Amino acid sequence: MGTTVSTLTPGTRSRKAIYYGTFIHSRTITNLDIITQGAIGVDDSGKIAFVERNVESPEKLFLNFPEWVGVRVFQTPKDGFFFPGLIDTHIHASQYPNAGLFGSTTLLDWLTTYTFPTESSFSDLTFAGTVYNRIVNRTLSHGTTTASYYTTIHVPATNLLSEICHKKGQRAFIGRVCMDVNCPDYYGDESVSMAMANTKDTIEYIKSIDPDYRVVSPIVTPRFAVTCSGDMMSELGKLAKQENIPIQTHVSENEYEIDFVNKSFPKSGSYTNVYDDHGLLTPRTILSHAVHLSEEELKLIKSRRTGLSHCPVSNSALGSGVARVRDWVDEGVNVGLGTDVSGGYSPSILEAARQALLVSRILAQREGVERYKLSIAEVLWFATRGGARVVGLEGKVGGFEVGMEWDAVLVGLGGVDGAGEGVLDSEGEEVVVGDEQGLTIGGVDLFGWQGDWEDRVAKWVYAGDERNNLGVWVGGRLVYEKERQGVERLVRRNGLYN
Ligand SMILES: Nc1nc2[nH]cnc2c(=O)[nH]1
Ligand SMILES: [Zn+2]
Repeated sequence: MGTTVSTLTPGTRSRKAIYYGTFIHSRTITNLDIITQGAIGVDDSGKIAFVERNVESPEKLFLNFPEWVGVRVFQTPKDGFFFPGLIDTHIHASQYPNAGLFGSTTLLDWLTTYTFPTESSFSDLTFAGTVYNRIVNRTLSHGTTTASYYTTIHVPATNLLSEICHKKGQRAFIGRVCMDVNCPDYYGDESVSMAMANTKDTIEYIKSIDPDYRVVSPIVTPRFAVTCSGDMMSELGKLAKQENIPIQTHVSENEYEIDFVNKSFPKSGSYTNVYDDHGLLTPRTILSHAVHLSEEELKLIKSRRTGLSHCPVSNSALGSGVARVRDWVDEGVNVGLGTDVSGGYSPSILEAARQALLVSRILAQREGVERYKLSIAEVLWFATRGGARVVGLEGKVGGFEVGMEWDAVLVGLGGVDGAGEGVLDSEGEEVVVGDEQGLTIGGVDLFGWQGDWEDRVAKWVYAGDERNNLGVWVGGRLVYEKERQGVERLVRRNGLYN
């Protein structure tokens, strides 16, 4: 194993660096903190050592931090900003080949038509290596610095994804999917004991490559109550407790699914109670979708301090419905965003944030309830700090504070491709429009027409994509660059401090 892992250019350099310029992150769920002329020092271990405001220039900073003289300085382009790395609280790495394929199906026939056949092909390790390398590269390019992945039932392929995330430096929770009843004959766990043994193998493998779970961690993954026996769910709950590791599963996504679960577990009384009855509803559990929760279920989730993963792209694509996220927030439940590839067609958390806004507006209109509308600040909170809470990394990632890891995206809001270029002057002659930073050639294009940062952030959320991402860091390690050496060029052009 290991031959299929391609390494990125960066990675081995010291993580110690100074980041200078504009920083935007969530201060509270309704408030973005916009720091212009900021400076953040990151130490050798990749953690934030200081956050300074109103720093006129890196030279001025060095007056107060003389021991940092000589450290590399990454400076934002004039229309760029650093944003905390995005957190995908729910994604099926194994479903990447199916992104965009759902036809007119809904959840249950989508699973049997598209999903189970694709997942079953991960018995082929070469195929698994190709898909898993691509999904990790792709999500990194979209700025996903932490992902909670579902794989398949296969141990070697699951271990390979762990290895790929570890080598490429993406923070990841890796869950071997457990499913032992109501499965197709060609794909599923043969017995509870096999499911447990195989799951334990993947946990041991992750321990062998990352004993402290610094980058990759196992996550116990009963697929959903439709394909899990009560015995298996109970055993998995015990295992999560014993190993002190998190749990992820799906809940209340689709009305037929809910009906099936209620008939299979009549004594539990609700879908959420099924998980509670089997020891799976914990503060370290991520429940995805939750589109049709009752008030009682929401209260139970709150009382167990379980997190919810909102997957609006998937919920629209599979026709599952519109989740009542405002009610979750008002109840005080932690909320993150999930792409749910390939129920969701896009591997981008920015797209999930955008669709969270849009479906909330549809819900508000449909129900005549203004407060259902989410704000840009709220969805960006879900994508960062909220997601961090849901995956159990609160205080470690999701914002820019001393002691937190430098997980960040450098977003550029210049022209992102050739489409904004080819500017003609009044005589019809082509003129060159570039900016002095060299990285965001093309001038204002979509993004620059309004002046303040609030407007620019709005434009980024509604019209941005991975082409805006110039560089991505995890724990101070550069894990993605838009152009090879592009970010290094940014250092040389601006920092005379190497
Ligand atoms: N969206 C989604 N829901 C599920 N419920 C059970 N399995 C799945 C899955 O793979 N995707
Ligand atoms: Zn899912």
